[in-house]
Order: sequence, then structure tokens, then C-alpha cells
Amino acid sequence: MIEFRSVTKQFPDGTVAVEDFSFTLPSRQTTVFVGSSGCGKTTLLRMINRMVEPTSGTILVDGEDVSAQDKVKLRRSIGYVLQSSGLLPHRRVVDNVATVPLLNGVPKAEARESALALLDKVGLDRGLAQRYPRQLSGGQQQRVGVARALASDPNILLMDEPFGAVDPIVRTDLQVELNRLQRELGKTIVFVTHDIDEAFILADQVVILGKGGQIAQAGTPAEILAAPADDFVASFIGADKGKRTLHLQERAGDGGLTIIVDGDGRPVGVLGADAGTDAGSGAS
Ligand SMILES: Nc1ncnc2c1ncn2[C@@H]1O[C@H](COP(=O)(O)OP(=O)(O)OP(=O)(O)O)[C@@H](O)[C@H]1O
Repeated sequence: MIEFRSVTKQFPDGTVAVEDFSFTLPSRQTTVFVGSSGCGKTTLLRMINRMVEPTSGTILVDGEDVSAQDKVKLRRSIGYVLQSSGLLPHRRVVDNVATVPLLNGVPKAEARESALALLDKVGLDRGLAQRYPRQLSGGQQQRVGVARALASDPNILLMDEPFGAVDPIVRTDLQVELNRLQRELGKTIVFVTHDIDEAFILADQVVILGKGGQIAQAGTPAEILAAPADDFVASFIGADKGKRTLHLQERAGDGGLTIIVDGDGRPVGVLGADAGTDAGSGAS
């Protein structure tokens, strides 16, 4: 469990990035901080592993104040994945993944063997282990970044727009993969994005932030979709434009298929036979 208690961060130039933020993130769940650029998401994330120190307030991990913990130890005990993968360019993939265990004193052979097993876990071919990061695609680099963050088997995984720089198809693959991994591993994941669709796909709990890390609404995706707290949230999730209101459209000319369309009339899926229609295609 991660608990923010009245946390404020003012940078030396006077910018108040986060103001009086209080929130509890449950263990073994994925909490997604989502909001527009500059609302304080990254600052919130980086205060958990003390890459940024709060000006006031307290952050507790499993009841322990992080400010009382050794910074280096704390950082190595928490996985961290960045948009730019943050891999060391002159080290091979396997050595990048093994970095933290090696720093923690795990013998080299053991650390490398675990690193290879982690490549399997994140869906990467072991044949890529000897490559350098620049010899990988953006999506593969992000998978290596996730493997590296998992290498010391941390309870907490901080993910800062990790899929922001890859194309939409790869991004969808990575989202599906992260959900699969999370079902298997049950980490406490804190994920930052400005993409509300990504937030809804990944989150057990979504926290929609306004300027200064103000909480506009927090809840499960279903709770937020069903009852946006105010106009800001409705606009942010696209509910105000009917973007998320789905309709059924009978398609007599297509073998009687029932198509689901969004508020703009764009097809988003086909209603399957198991959903209680007599459309009969079974596709969905
Ligand atoms: N080192 C710093 N010094 C001064 N101001 C900073 C510093 N780091 C961040 N800020 C400011 O704090 C505010 C919050 O920044 P932060 O990076 O947390 O936002 P964000 O929501 O993650 O934005 P983005 O989605 O663009 O990454 C912004 O106004 C930013 O300019």
C-alpha cells in the first residue's frame, strides 16, 4: 500500500507541481494517474522512490515513511519504467536486465539466468539477449525496460508513460501484455499516462488529475464511466461528446449482423450471438 498524506511539491523556481495531495493506492492493484500535461503526474510518481523530495507531507509504503529509508536501497527495491526505456546503450540486453540484481550482489551467472527467464516472461525471444538496445524496435526496448524493472522482484512498479513512444498497434500489444503479466505477478503498479483509453484498459483504479495534482475523480473505470463527477471529468473521458455512448446498428445487407458504433458512428465491434442476439455470426 502506498499512502500520500498532504503531499506538496514546490520546485525552487516557485512552480507548485503538486499541492496538498492525499490518496491511498492499494497493494497488488494497478492505479493509473491520468491527466493533461503538467498536472503533476510524473512528480507524484517520482516522489514515491524519492527521485523528487516533497516540500511537505509524507509518503508511506506499507506504513513506512519513505523519507526515513536509505535512498539507494529504496530505489533499487522499486521497479521503474520510463517512456524512453532508459536502457544502458553500451550494455547488451541481458546485462541491462541484470543490472539491479548485480548491484545487489547476485552472482553473475545467476543474474543472467534470471534475466533470460524474465525475457520469456515479457514475451521476448531469448535470441535478443545478446543485442544492444539500439538493435531493438521501440516496443522490444520497452519490454526489456519492463523486464529490467522486474529483475529485483520488487513489490512496486512505477511506470511513467512507458508506452507513449510506440505506434498504436505495438502500444495495444504492450497493454495486453502488461495486463497478462499483472494477473500473474500481482504487483502494486502505479502507471502514469495522459491517455484516458490506456487508463481504462489497464487500471483497477483510475485517478483523474487536474492542475497541481488535484483529484478530479478517483474510481474504477466503470464507476467513472457510469458517473463522471463533473463537466471536467465528462469532457476528459469524452462522455460529453457522446464518444463513449455505443449504439447498435442492424446491418440487413451483411447477413443480418448487428454492428456496434460509437457516438460518431464509427464501428467499434460486432455483437456476437452469445450476447443474446439472433445475429448468428458468433464474431465479436
Ligand atoms: N525540476 C523542475 N523545476 C521546475 N518545475 C518543474 C520541474 N519539474 C517539473 N516541473 C513543473 O511541475 C509541473 C508538473 O510537472 P510534471 O512533470 O509532474 O507533470 P506531468 O503531469 O507529468 O506532465 P507531462 O504529462 O507533460 O509529463 C509542471 O508545471 C512542470 O513544468
